[in-house]
Amino acid sequence: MDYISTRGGAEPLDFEGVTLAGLASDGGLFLPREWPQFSEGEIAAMAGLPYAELAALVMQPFVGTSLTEDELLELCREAYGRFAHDAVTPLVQLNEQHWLLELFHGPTLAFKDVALQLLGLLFEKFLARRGEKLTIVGATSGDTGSAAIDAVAGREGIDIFMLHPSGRISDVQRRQMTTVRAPNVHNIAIGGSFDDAQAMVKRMFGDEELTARFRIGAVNSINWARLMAQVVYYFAAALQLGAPHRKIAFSVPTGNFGDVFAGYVAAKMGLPIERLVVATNVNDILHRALSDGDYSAASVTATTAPSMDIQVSSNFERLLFDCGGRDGAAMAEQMRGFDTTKAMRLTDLQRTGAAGLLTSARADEVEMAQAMRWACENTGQVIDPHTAIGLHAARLQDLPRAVPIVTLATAHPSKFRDPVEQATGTRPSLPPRVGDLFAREESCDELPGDYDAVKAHIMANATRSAS
Ligand SMILES: Cc1ncc(COP(=O)(O)O)c(C=O)c1O
Ligand SMILES: N[C@@H](CCOP(=O)(O)O)C(=O)O
Repeated sequence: MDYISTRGGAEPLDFEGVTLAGLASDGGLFLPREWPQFSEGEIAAMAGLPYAELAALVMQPFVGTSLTEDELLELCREAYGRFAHDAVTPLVQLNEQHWLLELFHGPTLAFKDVALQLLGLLFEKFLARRGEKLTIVGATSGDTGSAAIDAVAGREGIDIFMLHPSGRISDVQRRQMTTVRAPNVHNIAIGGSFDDAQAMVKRMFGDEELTARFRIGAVNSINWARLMAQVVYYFAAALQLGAPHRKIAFSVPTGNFGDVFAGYVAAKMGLPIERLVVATNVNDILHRALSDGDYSAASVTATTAPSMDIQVSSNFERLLFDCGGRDGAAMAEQMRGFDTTKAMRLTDLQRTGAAGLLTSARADEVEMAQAMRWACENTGQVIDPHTAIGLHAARLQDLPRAVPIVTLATAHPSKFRDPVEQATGTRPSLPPRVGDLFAREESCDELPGDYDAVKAHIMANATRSAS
């Protein structure tokens, strides 16, 4: 299996290469040259497998020869052995047609753990094989940061610099990052939004001074390995609900478009998905793009679902490339235009390609709170604000009765205790696995939202990963 860039200007790489590279050298995102396919019989044979075995089977075609089957299975067993639920990503039934897929049973209480627990192990394996070190730069609106830090804290030869927008994440999210005491963990709160942090991180991959001195790596969903690991839970959920003999719909709370793109990949591999609902908060660039073809970024509005306060959505480029005929030169041109004006129109091909599988909906703050209340009063489930956006969108769908819809529950409600309590009257408690989070001391550098200041800080502090 080799991987090509959405912008057509980077050397193709194998799985090990893309995992360590993160972003392609031409600024594009890596995708497999072609989608591996499973037959109906092969999918049927996956039913009932333990999660780690299913994960190894689904991911093997993407991994190719970078790992043997045994190596991959061993890494999956280690990664998913750290989850607090035997099913890893259990399904919970809300009513006859509607299910929640709980993705928050990992160490840091959000869906990011599913991929990042594995990615930490992949980094370790590939770096040891090559005798190399890695300087990870990441941007977070709260959940990727804590999951990535948990996955790499204390690992040899790795530094992690995690940028978050100062004051714009929940106290639990912040503490999950800033209370980790490991010499290779560097938290940076920047002035600005998540979009500003993400733009800085992407710029670092093309910064010759940085890349000459460090191997820069990614933990955000620009890294293909993140998405690959997220494909697995679509298979896990669909198999439990009757796939491949029945079609399943999914509603996905969306920000950077990684999670829902993983669902798109599952469909490309042969999983019978009826529909993927892209659910946004008021930062609705993706809803506007999919419903009207208008991909134009406004400034980010702070909401009570802060992890989805994103306007420039990295992985949308992967969808546009795949649906738009996989033309790297045209994609590069389209993205150059967007970088200059912060606006673009989708082509007819991109719109019709996306519409075959994807639909979208948006929830404002009131609708989000209503969805939390509805879940609590009608199903007994206390859900987090991000999940509530997915649930709101799912309830708007008019699906045939035989098609179940699964809303992805992307975070544990205790990460967002204040809005959950306001909406439901219930203040969720933190699960014991996060320990004494509020008793621990925090460590974080505050920097202005200025590229040169952040870069200088990284150059001065990346002591463990300097070559
Ligand atoms: C809790 C939560 N839900 C949903 C999302 C949206 O996921 P994605 O960025 O993959 O679209 C995020 C982060 O982005 C998140 O942290
Ligand atoms: N919501 C995310 C934003 C970053 O998304 P990623 O999936 O690209 O890492 C977060 O919690 O940090």
